[in-house]
Amino acid sequence: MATRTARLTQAPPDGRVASVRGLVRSFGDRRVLSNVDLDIARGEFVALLGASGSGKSTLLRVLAGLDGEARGEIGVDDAVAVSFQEPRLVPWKRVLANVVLGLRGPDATDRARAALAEVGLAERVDAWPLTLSGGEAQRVSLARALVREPGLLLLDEPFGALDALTRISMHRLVLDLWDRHRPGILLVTHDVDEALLLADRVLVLESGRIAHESPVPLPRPRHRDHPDLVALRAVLLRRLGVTPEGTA
Ligand SMILES: Nc1ncnc2c1ncn2[C@@H]1O[C@H](COP(=O)(O)OP(=O)(O)OP(=O)(O)O)[C@@H](O)[C@H]1O
Repeated sequence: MATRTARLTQAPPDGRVASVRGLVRSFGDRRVLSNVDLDIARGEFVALLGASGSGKSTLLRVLAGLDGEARGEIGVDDAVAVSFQEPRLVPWKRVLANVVLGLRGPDATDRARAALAEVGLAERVDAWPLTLSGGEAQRVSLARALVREPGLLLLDEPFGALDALTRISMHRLVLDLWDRHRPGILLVTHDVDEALLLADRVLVLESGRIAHESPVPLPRPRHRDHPDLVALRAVLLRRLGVTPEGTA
C-alpha cells in the first residue's frame, strides 16, 4: 500500500486498500472536500452517493492519484485502476491494443486477451473503438482496468450513459468480475437502486464529508423489492433530499 500527499503518516494496516483521514480539497476559495474519512477493505464493494457537485468525482480522482493538490492522510493500495463514465478508449488503436496499453511483461497481450474474454469481447479484439456500442466500449474499459489486477478499483458512474437493459447486464458483469477478482471497489453513482443492488456499504457525501453510511447486509443477487432494500432506499433518498414515492 502506497501513501501520498504532503501530509502523510504511515500506510494503512493490512486488509485495507484505501484509508483516508482528514482529506481536504479546495478549488480557489471553495472547499469541496473539507474533512473526509474513508476506509475500504480488500474485497469490499462500496458505493458513493451525493448531490451533484458534492465532490464525489473529486474524491475518486484523489484516490486514483490524479489530483496532487489534496491534503490529508491518504493511503491507497499500490495497484489502483479507474473506469470512467466515458470509456476513454484511444480511437486509433484497436480494442486489444487499448487494453494492452501501458501493460508490462512478455505476456501482456495474452493477459489483455483473457481480460477481454472475461468481459465477453473475445470476438471484438480487432475492432476499432468507434465501431463499438456504448456497453461494449464500457466493457473494454472494465477489461483495461481489471487486467491490472487492482487491489482498488474506482468506478466513476460507469453505467451512467447506458440504456436500462445494458445497465442491468453491466451490473451482473461487474458483480461477476468482482466475485472472481475481489478488488475493493468504490463506485460513484447517482443511482440509489444501483448502489443498493451492488454494494456492501453505501456512503453519502455531503458538506465535504461522509455524512451517512448504510451497510447493505443482503446476499446477491438482490431484488429491488426486498423490504430491507425498500427501507434503505427511503432512508437514502431522504438523506439526498428526495421524498420517496408514496410518502409525500
Ligand atoms: N478542476 C476544477 N477546478 C475548479 N473547480 C472544480 C474542479 N473540479 C471540480 N470542481 C468543482 O468541485 C465541485 C465538486 O465537483 P465533482 O465533480 O467532484 O462533483 P460530483 O459530486 O462528482 O458531481 P456530479 O455528481 O455532478 O458529477 C464542483 O462544484 C466542481 O465545479
